[in-house]
Amino acid sequence: MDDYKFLFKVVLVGNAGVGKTCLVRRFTQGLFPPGQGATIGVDFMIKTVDVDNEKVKLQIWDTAGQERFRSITQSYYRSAHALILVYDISCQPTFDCLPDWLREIEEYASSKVLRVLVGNKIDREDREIPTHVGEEFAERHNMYFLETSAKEAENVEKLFMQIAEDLMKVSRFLCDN
Ligand SMILES: Nc1nc2c(ncn2[C@@H]2O[C@H](COP(=O)(O)OP(=O)(O)OP(=O)(O)O)[C@@H](O)[C@H]2O)c(=O)[nH]1
Repeated sequence: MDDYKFLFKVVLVGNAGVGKTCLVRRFTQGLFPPGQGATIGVDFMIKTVDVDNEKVKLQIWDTAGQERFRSITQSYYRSAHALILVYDISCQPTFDCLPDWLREIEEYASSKVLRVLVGNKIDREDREIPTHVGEEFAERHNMYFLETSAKEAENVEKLFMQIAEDLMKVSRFLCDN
């Protein structure tokens, strides 16, 4: 029997190559896959975590960043409880596309969705987007912000656990009111 108290759907979006699949695999399998290929359409993984002694099941949907899959990936936004919008801190174009991603989110996702901005690949030395620039963008758009490295496992656990905790708080609030 599936033993969990809460089930939340978390969807990752963002340009191709920013590290969405690597973030998911780091969190769900504890590894950094060598030679990770591009995602085709949508992939999904599950991990159950403990928050305040309750089991929270996270259904994590990893979408393809490539433009040609956009119509498939959009259909996954609607049921998301949380959306993680990822860019690569060493690749300016992935940051410049964020407004386009936000427009998609506004069009296809629920207005209540928890939105998180993630700057990935902080292990790289060729950073192009300073932390404060990411932070300011997130603040302006009412999003949580975190910088991560899927490669070095930095802030990856924290990212998903924070989401699980926040979604649980919101559901408890809705149940109690
Ligand atoms: N240095 C570094 N490289 C990373 C990190 N995360 C991912 N990569 C590399 O970035 C490339 C793309 O990673 P993916 O996880 O496939 O990216 P994606 O966003 O899922 O790409 P699509 O599936 O095409 O949308 C791979 O070569 C990874 O090894 C990281 O934290 N640090």
